[in-house]
Amino acid sequence: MNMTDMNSQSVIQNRGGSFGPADLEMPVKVEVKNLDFTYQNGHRVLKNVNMKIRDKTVTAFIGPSGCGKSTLLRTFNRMYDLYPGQKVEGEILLDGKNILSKDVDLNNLRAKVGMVFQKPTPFPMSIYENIAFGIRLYEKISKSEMNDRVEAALTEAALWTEVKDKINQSGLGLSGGQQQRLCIARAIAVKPSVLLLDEPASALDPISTAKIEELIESLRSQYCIAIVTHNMQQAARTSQYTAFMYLGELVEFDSTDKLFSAPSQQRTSDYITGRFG
Ligand SMILES: Nc1ncnc2c1ncn2[C@@H]1O[C@H](COP(=O)(O)OP(=O)(O)OP(=O)(O)O)[C@@H](O)[C@H]1O
Repeated sequence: MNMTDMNSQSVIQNRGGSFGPADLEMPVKVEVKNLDFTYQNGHRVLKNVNMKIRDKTVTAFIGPSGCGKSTLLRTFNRMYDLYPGQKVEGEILLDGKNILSKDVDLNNLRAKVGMVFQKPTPFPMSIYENIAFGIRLYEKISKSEMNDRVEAALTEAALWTEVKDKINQSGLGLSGGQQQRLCIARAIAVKPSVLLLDEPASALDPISTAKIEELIESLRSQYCIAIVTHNMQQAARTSQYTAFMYLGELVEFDSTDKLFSAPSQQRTSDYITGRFG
C-alpha cells in the first residue's frame, strides 16, 4: 500500500457514528435541480448542481477552498438575498416546494432552515435571551412555556448542564465551543427541519470539536443536516453522505463509506488521497 492509499484508509478507519442501511432509506428532504449561481461580479460559482439530500442524515460537502461549498449551503436558506445583484437559476425543493420562488417568505424559510457559521456568533445578550429572542420572532408564548423551550433547546444542544446556573449571564462569556453550541441551540429552538453547518468546528480546539461532532450525531435523528468541512476526517466521522465539489461542479455524491473507500471519479480519488487540495 502506498502513502496516498494509506491516507484514504485512515480516513475510513477513523469513521465514527453509526452508518447503516436504514440511513439509505430516509426520504429526500432537499432536492437541488440544475442549480447555477453567479455572484454580482459575474463569477459563476455553482455549475448545474444536482443532488438529493435525505432527511435525518448528515451530508458533508467537501472540496478544495473556493470550490463553492459555502455558496451552495447558503442557497438553501437564501442567504444570498442579503447581497443584491447575484443570480441564481434552477430549483431547490424543500419538501417538494421550490424555495427559490419569489413568493417564498424568507423569515419562515430561515426558521425552517437554520444556519450555524464558522465563527460562533452569539448575540450580545444573556444565554437565556440568545434562545428566547429567536422564538419570540415567530411565536407568542407564555413565560413558563418560554422557560421550557429555552431549557429544551439548551438540553438538545448538550449545553444545559453547563449553563443552567448562569442562564442570565452574557452568552459572550462562554468558551468558544460553548458559544458554538449556544448558536446551535438558538437555531434548533425555532424548530427547523434542516440545519446548515458551515465549518462549525474549524475555529475550535480538539475537545470542543469532538463535542460538536457528538452533538451532530445526536441531532441527526431529528434533522436533515448539511455540513461544510475542510476536514476529510471530520466528514468521514460525522456524515452518512458526502458531496465532493470542485470548481463549482458536483463531481461525486455518494454514501460517505463508498466515496472514501471506492470513489467512482478520478478527481475524487486524487482529492481524498491528498494528490491535490
Ligand atoms: N460575496 C462574494 N462575491 C464574489 N465572489 C464570492 C463571494 N463569496 C465567495 N465568492 C467566490 O466564490 C467562490 C466560491 O466561494 P465559496 O466560499 O462558496 O467556496 P468554498 O468552497 O466554501 O471555499 P472555502 O472552503 O475557502 O470557504 C470563490 O472563488 C470565492 O472567492
